[in-house]
Amino acid sequence: MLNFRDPDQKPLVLLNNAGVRRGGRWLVRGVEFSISRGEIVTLIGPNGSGKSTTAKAAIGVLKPDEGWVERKPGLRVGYVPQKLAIDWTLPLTVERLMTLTGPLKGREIEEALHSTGIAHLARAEVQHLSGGEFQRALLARAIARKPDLLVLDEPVQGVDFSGEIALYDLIKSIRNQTGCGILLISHDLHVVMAETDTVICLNGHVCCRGTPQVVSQSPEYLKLFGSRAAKTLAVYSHDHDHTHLPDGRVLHADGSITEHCHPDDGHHHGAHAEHGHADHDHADHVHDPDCGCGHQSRLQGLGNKETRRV
Ligand SMILES: Nc1ncnc2c1ncn2[C@@H]1O[C@H](COP(=O)(O)OP(=O)(O)OP(=O)(O)O)[C@@H](O)[C@H]1O
Repeated sequence: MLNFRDPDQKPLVLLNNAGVRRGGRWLVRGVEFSISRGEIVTLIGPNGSGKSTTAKAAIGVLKPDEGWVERKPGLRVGYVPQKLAIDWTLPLTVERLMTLTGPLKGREIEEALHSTGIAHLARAEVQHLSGGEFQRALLARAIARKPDLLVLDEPVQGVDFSGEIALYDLIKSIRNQTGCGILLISHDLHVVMAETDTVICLNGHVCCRGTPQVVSQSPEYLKLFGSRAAKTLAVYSHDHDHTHLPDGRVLHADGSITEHCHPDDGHHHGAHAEHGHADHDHADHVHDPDCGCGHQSRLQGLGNKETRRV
């Protein structure tokens, strides 16, 4: 990974024994982690396990009722919430969405839309966007103010599998280009970004933590999610031999653009076979090293030696 880290620099945010209590019960308790510049931390856990609550405590939207949270002075946060309170009956363009929560210069809007691949949608109505385009618009809004820390609460919700891959790629390239820290929230336990430095598994408290590999083998993770979850945990490992452009065409490493992928392109579909996704052209075969479709090597299953159906 690129080295954005200066060992002498303090983390962007540090949670120390943080707990949030509402309605007479602890929503989360004893949470400890930090996020430094250039670092990607992923919170996983079942519904209601306190992921959003933890993220809100990290950025100061919620004040912890015990422990403390320290943020770098002047920290700029870009936040993509899980839900947006938008009145979908009112017309709202992507451009306008960008400035709903504060003013931005035209150039800043253009840059953000360009870097998220949706410059051509600036005047499109938000309600007509696809799931992937909408998530890109939210990302554009979050990065437009050049945050030090990007907090993305379920950034791939409502997005199909190839859209997920493209979004994870985009998130990675934002980190690489800006060096911001990223806090990702996911309830999809089976797939985490390969670039995740630390996975924190929550269930009202920190069950286990570490690299994706370490978490997938941890007894606490197995107890919480069962051994099947460990068998299906996979990491996106996307080598950039091609990029899916927003208009559906494919940009190859040699600069050529085609309507479709080449047979030996590195694809990244696979983990979702376990989830019943069927949006992949090659869902009719099981990969092996000789099948020649070039897909298998891109997903690294953790702790699972089985051949994966994709
Ligand atoms: N303001 C609040 N008052 C009382 N309970 C709350 C409040 N906010 C959240 N909760 C509860 O706290 C628990 C944790 O919620 P949180 O949204 O952090 O979970 P999550 O892990 O992000 O869940 P999901 O994956 O479903 O988004 C849930 O049981 C939720 O109902």
